[in-house]
Amino acid sequence: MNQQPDQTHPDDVYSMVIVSNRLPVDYDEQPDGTPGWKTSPGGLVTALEPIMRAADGAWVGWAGVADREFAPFENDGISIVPVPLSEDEIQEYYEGFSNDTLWPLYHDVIAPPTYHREWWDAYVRVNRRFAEAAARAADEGATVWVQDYQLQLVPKMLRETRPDLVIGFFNHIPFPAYGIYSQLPWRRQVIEGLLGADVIGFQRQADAGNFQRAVRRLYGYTTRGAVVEVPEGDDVRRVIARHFPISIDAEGFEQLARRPDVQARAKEIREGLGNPKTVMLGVDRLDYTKGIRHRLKAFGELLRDGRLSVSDASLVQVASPSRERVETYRQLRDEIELTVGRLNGDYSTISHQAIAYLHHGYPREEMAALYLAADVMLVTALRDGMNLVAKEYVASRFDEDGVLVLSEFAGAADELRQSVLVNPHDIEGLKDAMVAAAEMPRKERARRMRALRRRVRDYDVARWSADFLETLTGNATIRPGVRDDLGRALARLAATERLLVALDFDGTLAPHVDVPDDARASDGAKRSIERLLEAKDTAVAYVSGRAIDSLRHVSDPHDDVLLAGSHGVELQFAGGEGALDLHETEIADLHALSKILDEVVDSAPGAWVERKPAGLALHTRKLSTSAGEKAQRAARTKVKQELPELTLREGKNVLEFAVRSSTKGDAIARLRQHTGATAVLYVGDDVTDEDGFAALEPGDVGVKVGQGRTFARYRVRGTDDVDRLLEMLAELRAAR
Ligand SMILES: O=P(O)(O)OC[C@H]1O[C@H](O[C@H]2O[C@H](CO)[C@@H](O)[C@H](O)[C@H]2O)[C@H](O)[C@@H](O)[C@@H]1O
Ligand SMILES: O=c1ccn([C@@H]2O[C@H](COP(=O)(O)OP(=O)(O)O)[C@@H](O)[C@H]2O)c(=O)[nH]1
Repeated sequence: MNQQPDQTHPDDVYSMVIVSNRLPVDYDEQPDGTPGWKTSPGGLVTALEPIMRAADGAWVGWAGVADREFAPFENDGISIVPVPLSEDEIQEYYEGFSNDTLWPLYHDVIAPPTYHREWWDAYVRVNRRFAEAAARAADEGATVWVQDYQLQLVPKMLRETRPDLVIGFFNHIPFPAYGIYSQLPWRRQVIEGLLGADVIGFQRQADAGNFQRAVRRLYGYTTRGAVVEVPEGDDVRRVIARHFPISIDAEGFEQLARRPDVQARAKEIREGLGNPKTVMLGVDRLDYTKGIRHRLKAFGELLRDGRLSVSDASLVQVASPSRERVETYRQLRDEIELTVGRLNGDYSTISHQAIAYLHHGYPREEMAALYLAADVMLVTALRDGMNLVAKEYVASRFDEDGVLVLSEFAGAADELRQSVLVNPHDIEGLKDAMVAAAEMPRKERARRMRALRRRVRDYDVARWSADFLETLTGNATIRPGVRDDLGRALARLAATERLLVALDFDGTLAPHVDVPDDARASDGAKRSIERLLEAKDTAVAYVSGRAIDSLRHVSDPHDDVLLAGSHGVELQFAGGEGALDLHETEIADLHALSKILDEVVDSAPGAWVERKPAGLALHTRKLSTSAGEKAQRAARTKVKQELPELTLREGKNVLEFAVRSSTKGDAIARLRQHTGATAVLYVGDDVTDEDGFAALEPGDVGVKVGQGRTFARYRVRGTDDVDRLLEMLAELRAAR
């Protein structure tokens, strides 16, 4: 406990601000009135703490007590900016709307949500206070990362007052299917609040899908892959909504578990339990989403049926106190404590207790010791955003022992596939899984644990935040070369049955040049592409915004390369010319468009028009920023007035109007279908390549070349690195 926090200046501003309902520390006054701070409960704080300690940012949040104002201060290397809440606000915004309306609703109505208009009013009011506090703490152009369901309105509020900010949002709990979400009387306002962010992160792919469906149903906005197109005046703002599964400081947990004192404590715990053959463990906040009742029921029946006996098996259940003034939580506590009392009364002996029930919150050291002491970890949540306990158990087991029984309804189940997966509603299935886990042979335990540990180590919390923030800001420094994680992704791709390698041309295979006709791919890249084409079941495609003739001219493609020009309007699959028959109305529109753009170019020296089979592109690369913007504005307005049906696409210093529309995403879909690819690599550098990344599916790999916002999973710095990447893939594919 930190007793005397160092004060910081209230006017300090930061380039990175985290906003969450809870601060990493709660105010904790001693009975004698001594002020102090203690670690806050829950996985959100566990995950964000190591990131904030490494970053020079501020953490804006509530200090966990009513009616107290605290000046900003420094705690354990983190700048803390407390936001006050009154007693009424805690009841209406936190216990009410957050934890008695949104929490049950978003967890698939396991408990009935309560809807009160006064709670909603308090939610709006408190969200505004958080938004104001974040705006005060944020420097010009800063990144503000808003956390969780308690603060869904903050992104929009921030965008309205501080359009200079880059705004991210991460939802730590599930996002429900529309049939459930639509119950919420304020369903439109919440979606609108979230869409104020640039990137909205979810735990699971299914959560992001549910959110996108809600956006389409309630607002009718277009979504392409991970991108939601939000209309703003004449423009469209692209919001990325995608999954970023949260994780833990895996290395830190392993180090903790390796400490001799922690191992000694683990031994002591087992001894204290009478050294049973099998120690089973559950660690949860006392919450109805965690499936504690189902776990106790299964354990009790196993004892009743004699499939387990108290001398052989003990269950340790940590149920840390949570939201104790909310009625559903009070009832749950009563029920659980009644059940534990009954089971212990029925089955415990003088020397062996059936269930060791602990209604406390423990520090990390004790958690690690408990994990080491447990042969079987029981995570039986009925719904859970992620469940970090499951990942912590795996990270602690450096001895490659222990079995994780994991509910398929916890977010962690998407990643931890080698656990024993269970449906906790199926009590018979759960009982069988618990017995199988207790009896699993050592070899099988080690095999599963090794695979689980690889996943948790590879995708730790640093990687989670880096992925999110790189997507959000695109500012992360990109190291030259091909990073290890991308190397591993290429190895996975190379092992697929039918591979499609789809590549953008300008800025990806060929460096950008002033004269478009001069763009050329390097000899190295061409050699790798030839090697790829020689490999069995491997197709290569160039996917470009250029007209297909121009693409053919600059890329001088091998006969077997598939071509997609004009963003996929023109396709050439089997050698020869790509043909495109325009309808009469399309030809007429093209003439009218040509007239408008020629006029714009006449009054903007340095601009030029590129002619494409189904459209025209206005290039302004050689103009100053303001002259370029002016020319683009003029073109946009005139075309909108006279040819409102045309599609518009924006690239770097280029505005492209088309009479027939296609995106690089459509091109990828056609190419995938044509080649029957079982996995796709797509590499691109421009904003139009985002449509290509959006069309990727699980198992595919997207690589963004250079800086800029993206929802490609990987990045490389420039075309040299693309050459290296292709060389590696060609080698791997040939060796297959
Ligand atoms: O702040 P409380 O009301 O005391 O609740 C504690 C936290 O519980 C929730 O945690 C979630 O975040 C975890 C990390 O992403 C995730 O693993 C878990 O599945 C979620 O339930 C809640 O979302 C947080 O806001 C709370 O602080
Ligand atoms: O006595 C306890 C119980 C839990 N935890 C921590 O609380 C977090 C729980 O996160 P999880 O994602 O599993 O669930 P949440 O409580 O956030 O819903 C984990 O980091 C646990 O190690 C803890 O430190 N002490």
